[in-house]
Amino acid sequence: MFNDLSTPLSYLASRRSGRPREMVGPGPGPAELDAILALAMRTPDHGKLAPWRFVVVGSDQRDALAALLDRALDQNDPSAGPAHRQKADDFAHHGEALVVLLSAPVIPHKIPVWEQELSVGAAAMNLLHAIHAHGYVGSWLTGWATYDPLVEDAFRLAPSERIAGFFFIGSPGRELEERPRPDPNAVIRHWTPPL
Ligand SMILES: Cc1cc2nc3c(=O)[nH]c(=O)nc-3n(C[C@H](O)[C@H](O)[C@H](O)COP(=O)(O)O)c2cc1C
Repeated sequence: MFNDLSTPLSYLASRRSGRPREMVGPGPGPAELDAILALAMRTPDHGKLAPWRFVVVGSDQRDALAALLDRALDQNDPSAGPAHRQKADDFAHHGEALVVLLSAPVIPHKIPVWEQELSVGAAAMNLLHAIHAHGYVGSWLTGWATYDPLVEDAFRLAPSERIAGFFFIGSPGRELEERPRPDPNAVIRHWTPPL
């Protein structure tokens, strides 16, 4: 069983994202989404800078997002064929709710941008946890749209801001499957102090 909410440990041991293209209803309503975002903001943040922003794309705005992605392909990727365009349209319509997370570092500041970006990653993970704790599945995707100048303009990004990802939220349309996880021996080592 994935995203087993019976205890905090069982949840963490079974946490699994959903596949956006397989998401179905129900998804969170506006009040639940507010509660999810409030939890996501309880994130480690050196200097209390809140170097992240959450942009909610309303259900009634998905066609506008699709039109934006289509224009972005026209402008920046004229080689995009019908399959690529269809994929972009699907992307714009995945899930029941959509939040775009922005990295919004405070510059200049004595807290390095790297640390502020780490806080954005932490907010992203916390957002996924908050989605799952509400009984939904989330998914963190980037893809070309994340780096497209027209999309960045449309999300009103300041010059120092960047899209950290698109967070699709819904219910799993089919059973989740395990994803291979790293071998602990490959990623954990014990420090040897210098002599
Ligand atoms: C910054 C970032 C961007 C990602 N972008 C994509 C993406 O564009 N497409 C994709 O299939 N997975 C992407 N992933 C991977 C999925 O979000 C997810 O981490 C993966 O499916 C594992 O799921 P889990 O949450 O169950 O561990 C991205 C992950 C991160 C951290």
